[in-house]
Amino acid sequence: MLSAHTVSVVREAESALMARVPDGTLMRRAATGLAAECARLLPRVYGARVVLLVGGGDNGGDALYAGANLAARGASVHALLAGRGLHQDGAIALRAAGGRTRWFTDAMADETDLFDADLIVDGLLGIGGRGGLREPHATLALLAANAPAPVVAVDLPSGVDADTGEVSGHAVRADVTVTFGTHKPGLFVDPGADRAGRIHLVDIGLAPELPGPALVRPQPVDIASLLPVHGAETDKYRRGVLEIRAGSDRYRGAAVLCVGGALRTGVGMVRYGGGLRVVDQVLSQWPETVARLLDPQSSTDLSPGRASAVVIGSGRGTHPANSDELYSVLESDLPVLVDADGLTLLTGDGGAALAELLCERTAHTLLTPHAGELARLMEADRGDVEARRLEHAARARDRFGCTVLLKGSTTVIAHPGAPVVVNPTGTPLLATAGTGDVLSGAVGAFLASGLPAREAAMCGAYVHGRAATLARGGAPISASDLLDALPLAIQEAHRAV
Ligand SMILES: NC(=O)C1=CN([C@@H]2O[C@H](COP(=O)(O)OP(=O)(O)OC[C@H]3O[C@@H](n4cnc5c(N)ncnc54)[C@H](OP(=O)(O)O)[C@@H]3O)[C@@H](O)[C@H]2O)[C@@H](O)CC1
Ligand SMILES: [K+]
Repeated sequence: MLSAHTVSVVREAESALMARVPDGTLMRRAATGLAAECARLLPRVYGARVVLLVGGGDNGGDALYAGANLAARGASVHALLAGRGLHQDGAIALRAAGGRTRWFTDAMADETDLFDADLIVDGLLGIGGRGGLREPHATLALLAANAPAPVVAVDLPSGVDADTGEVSGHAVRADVTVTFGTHKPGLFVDPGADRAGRIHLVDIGLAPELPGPALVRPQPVDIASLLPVHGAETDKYRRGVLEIRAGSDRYRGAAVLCVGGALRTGVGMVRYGGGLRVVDQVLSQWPETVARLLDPQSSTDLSPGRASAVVIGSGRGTHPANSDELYSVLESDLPVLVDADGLTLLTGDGGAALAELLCERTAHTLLTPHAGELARLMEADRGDVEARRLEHAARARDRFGCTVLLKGSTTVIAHPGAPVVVNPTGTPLLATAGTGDVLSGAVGAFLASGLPAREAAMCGAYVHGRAATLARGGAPISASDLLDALPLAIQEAHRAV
């Protein structure tokens, strides 16, 4: 797992380490790692034109020392200084190595060396940045974005909030981010993740001082170690029986996609309950389903029966009878995934009783909202949820005491008492109707196989994202395309061991 720590934790670890090493050691280590990565990006260092964007803090200091390193190796290094302060020792080191410095003002926007540069190093702000970029930093970020050279961000792209990934206004768009000591959460979460490019971690000796991470990002090998492995002795019950209560006579597609998502993820058996028309459709598409007629509007026994897990909600409806069905499911001691209409029911009449039941559950329980659903659930603003995904997913986890998978540009999984998980396989290809139904089926299959909610969510989100990319080699997909690609994504993940 890649791990990330918040700014306050990094600062504490940094102070503890600084007390044990000579002054300037950490910055030297950081700058050496940064210069090495810059050198890798240049065809050759000698004669290369490097422009440093330098803010007033230590982030600018890192850039200046790395620039000095490159200048000493024959690069032509030019620092544009911005902000109120300057890392004096860094500037002296750069000049001593033959580099140049000059203060940038907006009026100089047309006469910078940015457009002729072979490499741009963004040392405007690091973990000391607060709020949207002020001037002239914002203008420099814009100029760097329009220049043809690759951009290397120092520690994180300036303008990205290190703890949340939030971007207000302009932010640097980096090709590579060279980060120090540990990853910062904002590098893993959109919109910040989208600005970071490839991330390179430089070891500055901080690890022994760091507590457990605030956030983790699983790697292929982590997923491979979690995926259920079925030996020769397995049977359909050991693979898991998933009860699906998604879709309705009105929304049959949700049922077909959810059932397909579960079957193609390798569940032992899907049991489906619904009205006549939806049952017909599910059976014609997936004849291996064990289906029965079950009309939440009239039936009295809505309990899930003999299954290993239940998925409920998508396209199911929001009538009071659907609320009764959700109540029966939540009353069971089975692992349950609640999606879409199921989440809406938590906010409507009778929602309080459902929420109370949810909070009392001891079996694995997973909510899978998108930003709009989470906003409704938590009475928040949708834009705010999208801008600060970690915070809102964690709030919902604390409110309901269960696992919350927040879907979207960066899918995040918040689970009580554990670091938040960020899924690394997200892709804009998934932003089409019905992909959420496939996801709930896939995660449900992992729950039914016996994985705990957090791990089931992690595996489900991972293979779902990979399936989107594999389905058509990166070309646009529809939700149905995911179904054929899911087995390939799972096979690929197994091979990462
Ligand atoms: N921690 C570690 O282990 C190590 C840390 N290291 C490095 O130190 C970096 C942290 O340095 P830091 O603390 O000096 O803060 P930094 O990021 O340079 O920003 C402060 C400057 O930004 C300014 N500013 C703020 N917001 C702004 C805005 N919106 N728009 C415009 N300006 C804004 C602020 O100005 P002020 O608001 O104070 O006027 C001040 O001048 C860290 O990211 C890493 O690179 C490594 O060298 C070694 C190991
Ligand atoms: K930076």
